[in-house]
Amino acid sequence: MDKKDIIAKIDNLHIDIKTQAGIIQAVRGVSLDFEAHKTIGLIGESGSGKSMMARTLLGLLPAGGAITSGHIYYNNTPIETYTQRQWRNLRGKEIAMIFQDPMHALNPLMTIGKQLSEAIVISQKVSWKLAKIQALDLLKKVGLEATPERYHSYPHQYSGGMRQRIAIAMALSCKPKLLICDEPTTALDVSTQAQIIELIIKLQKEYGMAILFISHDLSLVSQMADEIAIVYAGRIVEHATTKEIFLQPKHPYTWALLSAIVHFQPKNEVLYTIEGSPPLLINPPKGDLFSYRSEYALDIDFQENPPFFEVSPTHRVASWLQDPRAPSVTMPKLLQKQIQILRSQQEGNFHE
Ligand SMILES: Nc1ncnc2c1ncn2[C@@H]1O[C@H](COP(=O)(O)OP(=O)(O)OP(=O)(O)O)[C@@H](O)[C@H]1O
Repeated sequence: MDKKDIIAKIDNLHIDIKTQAGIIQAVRGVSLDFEAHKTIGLIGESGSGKSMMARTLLGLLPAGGAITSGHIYYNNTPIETYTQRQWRNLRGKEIAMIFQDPMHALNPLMTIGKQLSEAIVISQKVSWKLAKIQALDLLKKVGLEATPERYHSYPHQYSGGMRQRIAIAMALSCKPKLLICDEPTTALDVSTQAQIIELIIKLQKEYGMAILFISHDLSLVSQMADEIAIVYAGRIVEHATTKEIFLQPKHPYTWALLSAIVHFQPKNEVLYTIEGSPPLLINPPKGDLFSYRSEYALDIDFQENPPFFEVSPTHRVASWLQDPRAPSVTMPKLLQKQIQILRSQQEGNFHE
């Protein structure tokens, strides 16, 4: 892919978590580049390792969790070469995260103005007076009134959507180069969800940060991601532009995820759901782990990990179906039909 301003990079990252039940191989060889002004949507079922990938970018692995191989780079420098102080500085100034629950980032006992100003004083080393002006400006930027009442109110005085706006303002207070969004709209109703997505798109235009947007909702992510990485059992199985994922999906797991999108399904039919559940990642077997749930599995899928096949310069897929020796297999008929419709309606309309 033709990348320009790379803010951060994950290279062949493996994360293990030691638990009483055994070692969970939560992330198993993931590589991603985060570029200024670009959004990567990270999609996968619960337990697929999305949060671990996000948290490790901030050095927030849970107890027992560790990077066992691979690297994370910021500004072309691997994090293991940063001193404690440099790493702290980087985390405080260049990377920010918003969570599903905005209270994660907010102090319930402090007024929102004070906590915003405090975050600005700490990250930018400016006076309180200047920080207050910037805090009011940030409130305006996230769509809240910049009034003394707002400034002096507490988080509990706001609705969930408003609190998420405040959490976004907190995240932006350090002017991050990389913003990690871990399902920030999952707890919100559909129209508030749409407003928050619009806000994030607007702020990215202004601030130019790279965004990693985690979700299990492919449809939602397509509204704002330039690229989508589909994760299954700790691995990326397909990674492409949003348009390629929707119009030329190649991995059977991507087919299943697309088939499960509600508005892709014909009316009056039983909604498609993916049968079975993801595997336990303690001593996982070799191969393409989605094969155990896939009607498209080949024998080799149970024996060997598929390598990445390059479908286009911006599209890679880890599936033996792409091997020249593989039998010709096509996606489900219903999905083909849906994609045809999408093509006629949407061609050129994807966020790119
Ligand atoms: N604190 C923890 N201790 C032990 N294992 C954990 C911990 N957090 C997550 N795991 C395990 O790590 C693996 C990856 O979990 P992770 O939370 O990254 O998945 P996820 O894709 O973000 O799921 P979700 O969508 O539910 O947030 C799972 O097998 C999970 O059980």
